[in-house]
Amino acid sequence: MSEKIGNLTVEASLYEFINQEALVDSGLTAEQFWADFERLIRDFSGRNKKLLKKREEIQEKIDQWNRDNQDDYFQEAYEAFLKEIGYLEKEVDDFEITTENVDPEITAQPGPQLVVPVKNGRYALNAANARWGSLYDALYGSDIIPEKDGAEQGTSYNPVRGDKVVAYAKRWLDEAIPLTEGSHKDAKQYKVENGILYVDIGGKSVTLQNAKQFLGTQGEKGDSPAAMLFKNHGLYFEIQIDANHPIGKTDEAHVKDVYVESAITTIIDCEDSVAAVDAEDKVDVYRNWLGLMNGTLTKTFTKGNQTITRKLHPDRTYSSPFGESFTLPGRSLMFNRNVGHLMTSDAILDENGQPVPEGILDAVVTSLAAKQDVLGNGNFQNSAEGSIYIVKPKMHGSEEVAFTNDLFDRVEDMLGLKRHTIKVGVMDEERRTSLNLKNCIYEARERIIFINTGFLDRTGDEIHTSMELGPMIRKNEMKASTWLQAYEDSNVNVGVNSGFRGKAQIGKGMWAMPKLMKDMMDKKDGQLKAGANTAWVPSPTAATLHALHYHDVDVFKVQQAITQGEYRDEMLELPIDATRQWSEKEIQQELDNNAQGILGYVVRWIDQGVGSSSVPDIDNVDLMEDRATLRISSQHMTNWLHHGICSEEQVLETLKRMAKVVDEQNAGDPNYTPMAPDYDNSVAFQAGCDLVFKGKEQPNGYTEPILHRRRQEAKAKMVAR
Ligand SMILES: CC(=O)SCCNC(=O)CCNC(=O)[C@H](O)C(C)(C)COP(=O)(O)OP(=O)(O)OC[C@H]1O[C@@H](n2cnc3c(N)ncnc32)[C@H](O)[C@@H]1OP(=O)(O)O
Ligand SMILES: O=CC(=O)O
Ligand SMILES: [Mg+2]
Repeated sequence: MSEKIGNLTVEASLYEFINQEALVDSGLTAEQFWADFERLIRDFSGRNKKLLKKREEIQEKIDQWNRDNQDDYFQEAYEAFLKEIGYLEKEVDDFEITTENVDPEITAQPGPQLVVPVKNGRYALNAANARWGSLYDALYGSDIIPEKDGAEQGTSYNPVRGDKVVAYAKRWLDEAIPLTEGSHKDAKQYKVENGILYVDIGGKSVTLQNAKQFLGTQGEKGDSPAAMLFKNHGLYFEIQIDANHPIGKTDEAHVKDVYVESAITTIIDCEDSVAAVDAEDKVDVYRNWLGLMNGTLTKTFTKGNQTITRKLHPDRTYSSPFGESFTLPGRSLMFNRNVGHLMTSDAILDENGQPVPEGILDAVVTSLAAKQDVLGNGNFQNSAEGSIYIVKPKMHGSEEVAFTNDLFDRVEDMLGLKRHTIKVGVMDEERRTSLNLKNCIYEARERIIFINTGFLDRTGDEIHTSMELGPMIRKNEMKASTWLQAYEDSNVNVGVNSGFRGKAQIGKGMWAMPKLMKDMMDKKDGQLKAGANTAWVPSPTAATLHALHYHDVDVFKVQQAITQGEYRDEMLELPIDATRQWSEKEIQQELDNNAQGILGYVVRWIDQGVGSSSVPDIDNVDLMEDRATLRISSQHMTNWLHHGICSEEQVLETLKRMAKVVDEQNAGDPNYTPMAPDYDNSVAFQAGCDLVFKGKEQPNGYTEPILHRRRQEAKAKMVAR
């Protein structure tokens, strides 16, 4: 059902949502809103289309040049060609960003950035509340404490494991808030006298080496505060005391937990972790986002034998050492990741009956919802600075960033928002953006609040861009390749030299192995040592653990030491190995791994509308899969097929065999429909095949067009049944 509004045709569900929910108390009338929206669509759709056409033309030229130069490739000639076709832009003069009204979570608090699919309201609420997390729980429930020697997790509380958790946390306290003498592990009592924190370590009363790190308490003062608040490297944490708590009871100082600021910012994702293919889905997405912005979102669910109603946490209240009351945010600062410029949505048809660019729809509706926060209409405040944070993914080059900037200007005018209320986070995840990053930042210099190396999409684009030139190295070798390291370094370098330090985030990519937390603790601090002041994590537990890295590394100091660098030549080194002879076994392993990842992800996307999944790889390691990882796996298979490393029959046989493996992995899911043996009738299996066999034709190797088409087909089939 749709409504004719002016010259637009709007799906009724979206029309009703906007009029009856999003516009309420927004200061805008429905009449004006729809009339302005129609004009905006008219003014911006054509430019959006032209930018997509330019992507296509550029890729065609690169494909042709690569075919012509396959046997005689020289980087100098390649670079000259890229300049000639405008792929490499003429660099702008030095400048610094001037973004204003940015919250301290971005400017002053280096810390983890959590990402969550907006369509999953239960997870989204959890993410917003993941500003604070229990260190004891995160350690107990992860693989950081090895499950051996009696320290297994088991089904009920294991005190052997518990002791190891407590020991770990207290070692950490010794690093973050060292005592003048002794260790937190020897603490018998924490007490506050005359505004000073004293720790009794067994007959001796000691204090903090840096007394200023102690900021206040919760509960009663004196000998029995319920919590003590500390700060290190801009991040807060509490030592919580409770003599009646099962853990506190067993601790000499009655410490029940160490509660740490964790997900400082969170990306509420409308893009790659979400399956939203029609008006119904888009309304689900927008309704959850509105509920986060006005504070009304709640979700009730059963977990174990408990019924839980989840809602947003309030702020946290403390008394300073001198008795003044103050609060700290209880929720993560939320950004919204809109979709990119590629797709269209038939939730609205324009005056010519054409679906409108989905990125334009997202920009308008997510900003309208966030205006509730700007107006202070909600139960809580997201941005204390009155800003709206939108992350824009998958832009190619500075012209596309300029388009986003102009679009946001126009959305501000339409919604009655002050200029540059809408901030932008630019995903540096397409090759044309990485290579022209300085120009991209320049185009958004008055509203930019982050650049982030989305290395997963970036890897997919690397493969697709050079598809014609030769066979790519194996997927797992990509991370060590020259281009990738240069891209990561260049991103930090350009960010620092454009004045990001203390003003905006230089972010790094996702830890995509949600169960391997020990490994994350060993490695993910590398992103901070390389100059990032935030980096992505897939879950609240990962946020709490990764937060410890920021206590360890003084990121602003690292950024201060960064000078000018030149990375273009290395970034242009291609991950192709035309001379490499992979063994039959290696080839099959690579295909198996990619096919398993593709089908394991796609089957839930197509059949159940789940946009982000944990899927085991062939070594049985759970991997976070989303559309970006799908882009890599499918483009890699396409590339090897295209260069004859494997045959079509081998790929099909692999996909069929892996479909059975994925079916078995999902055997416990009552909502699951197996792909085997009726492969022809499985829309999900056909989608997997399309992604590989039609991978060369997909715009920039994106998976969205096939996923959307096939999901719509699967939905129609379900309705027909
Ligand atoms: C390339 C890119 O664009 S990366 C960015 C896009 N990717 C993402 O956003 C991935 C985000 N992460 C996720 O979606 C999930 O963590 C997955 C799919 C990887 C794993 O999900 P699951 O298998 O359901 O996780 P698991 O069973 O271990 O844990 C579920 C619990 O953790 C919570 N959880 C897991 N991930 C998140 C998250 N990102 N945010 C908030 N809570 C989360 C759930 O709320 C749930 O707790 P609850 O029962 O109290 O509600
Ligand atoms: O969006 C993130 C990525 O890695 O791609
Ligand atoms: Mg991405």
